[in-house]
Amino acid sequence: MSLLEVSNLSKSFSTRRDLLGRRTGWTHAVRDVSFTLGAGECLAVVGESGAGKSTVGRMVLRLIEPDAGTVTFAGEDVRAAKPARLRQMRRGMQMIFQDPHSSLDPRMTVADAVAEPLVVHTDLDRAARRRRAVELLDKVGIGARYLGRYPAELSGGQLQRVAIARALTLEPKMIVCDEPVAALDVSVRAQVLNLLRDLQEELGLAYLFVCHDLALIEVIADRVLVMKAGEVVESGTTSQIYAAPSQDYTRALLDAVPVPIPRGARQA
Ligand SMILES: Nc1ncnc2c1ncn2[C@@H]1O[C@H](COP(=O)(O)OP(=O)(O)OP(=O)(O)O)[C@@H](O)[C@H]1O
Repeated sequence: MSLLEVSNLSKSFSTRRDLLGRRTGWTHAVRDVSFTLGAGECLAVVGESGAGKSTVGRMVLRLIEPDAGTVTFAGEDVRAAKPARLRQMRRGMQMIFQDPHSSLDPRMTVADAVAEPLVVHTDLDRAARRRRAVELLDKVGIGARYLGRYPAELSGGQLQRVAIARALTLEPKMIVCDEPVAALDVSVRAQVLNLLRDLQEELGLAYLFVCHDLALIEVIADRVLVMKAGEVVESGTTSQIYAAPSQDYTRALLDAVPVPIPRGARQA
């Protein structure tokens, strides 16, 4: 049994309403998507903008309610879970969003943001919560001098590290990473990606890694799911997909990966 099993997941959004407010237009954002994710594994979900990648990631955690399909996490039916049980299950499955500026509360210090999940989910006292926050911030490379700072005082890369520390607070088995480096300066993307990879190895985390940039996938993903217009059009190991993509669509995505220009070479 895999850690995460997703079967025939579908979701439509209403896009238009008539003058009486009745829904008249629909987007099939996700159609019949199935996959598995093993413990400690990284599965990348790739595809062009609007392919349905983020909707899949959010449905796995039930941040968006699916219209149809099943999601099983650690053997338990996520869609059937009542609110209290779902909150408990979310200890094991966390999410990192694209923009850390909007995922962290601007009024909360870095230390409090990381410790907050412990307030909700454990009976640790304030001192123990603080110790855990310090330990986690150290793990993601944020030094003690940032503990009392507010999000507005940190760079995008530092903030994403804080968001990662917060996601780790409750010792999850899986993290849905939704374009975790896309909003960051190019110069810090590799550092944050390396951090995610190191944490994965050290903690045995599974990642569902939503990403539009195939250049990033090669360094972190074990397997790849290629989505187009809400459907899975191809899947395989990362090396298979890179070496011999079976779909023109995947080939086009790969062809769009920028090839680094060697230092000193002149651009045409
Ligand atoms: N809340 C919503 N209401 C209406 N339509 C939505 C909503 N969320 C997503 N969609 C639509 O569903 C489709 C899939 O969106 P989704 O964000 O999952 O794609 P994506 O592959 O993650 O793309 P991107 O990388 O641009 O975020 C798109 O057509 C999008 O416009």
